[in-house]
Amino acid sequence: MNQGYCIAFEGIDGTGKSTHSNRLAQSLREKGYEVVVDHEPTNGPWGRKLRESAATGRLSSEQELEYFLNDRKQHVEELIQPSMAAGKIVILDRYYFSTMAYQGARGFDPVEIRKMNEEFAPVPDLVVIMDLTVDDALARIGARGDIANEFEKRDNLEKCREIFLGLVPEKFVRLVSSNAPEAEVSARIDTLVDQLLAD
Ligand SMILES: Nc1ncnc2c1ncn2[C@@H]1O[C@H](COP(=O)(O)OP(=O)(O)OP(=O)(O)O)[C@@H](O)[C@H]1O
Ligand SMILES: Cc1cn([C@H]2C[C@H](O)[C@@H](COP(=O)(O)O)O2)c(=O)[nH]c1=O
Repeated sequence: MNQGYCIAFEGIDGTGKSTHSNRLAQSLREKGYEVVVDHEPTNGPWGRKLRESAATGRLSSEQELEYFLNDRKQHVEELIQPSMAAGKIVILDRYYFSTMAYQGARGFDPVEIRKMNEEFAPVPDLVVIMDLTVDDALARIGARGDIANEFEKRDNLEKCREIFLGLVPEKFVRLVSSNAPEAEVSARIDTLVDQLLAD
């Protein structure tokens, strides 16, 4: 393989993005692909501040957007672009569609957010939107043993889900219901990715 790929998992909190980005990475490695899997916000300085804010109180909407963009710029420069250039498959647990959804839900125009991101961030080859109702997603967050954080308020998640679902008609976006046993959901995702890699 001489061309890298970028696959992004998106969706509201608790829908299985981390579970399925790791399962996909494992399944692709078993097939012999070189895979890098990572998440946003990252563990870098901007990402750490954003994670802190999820526990202690959200930043102002302007500052929050700025930090997510700074975090992503660093991620693109240091990991995403070099890995793709080296022919690897980059799997992202959240990417700029999360900014469209979450900062869009906070009042910014999702279309503008997308433009700002696509000035520096590669457009992914595939976006998998993991979907659950907000009630089911909150139930999974609870079952995971977490107390819902500042981003995970019901009204906010409803708005975010609506923005994510609005992306579905796009050619490179696929909606996957997470409301099925893990292995079944994984098999659906593997099929989508096999199709992408066969093209
Ligand atoms: N298909 C599934 N059926 C049942 N439980 C699942 C399924 N997929 C994931 N889970 C469970 O749901 C919980 C949430 O999954 P996960 O942490 O992967 O979601 P996430 O979308 O990454 O969440 P967040 O955005 O909050 O980090 C976990 O406890 C996970 O084990
Ligand atoms: C990338 C990105 C993330 N968020 C929000 C969405 C989540 O609630 C939190 C933390 O992410 P995690 O997947 O639960 O670890 O950050 C956001 O608002 N905007 C973004 O661009």
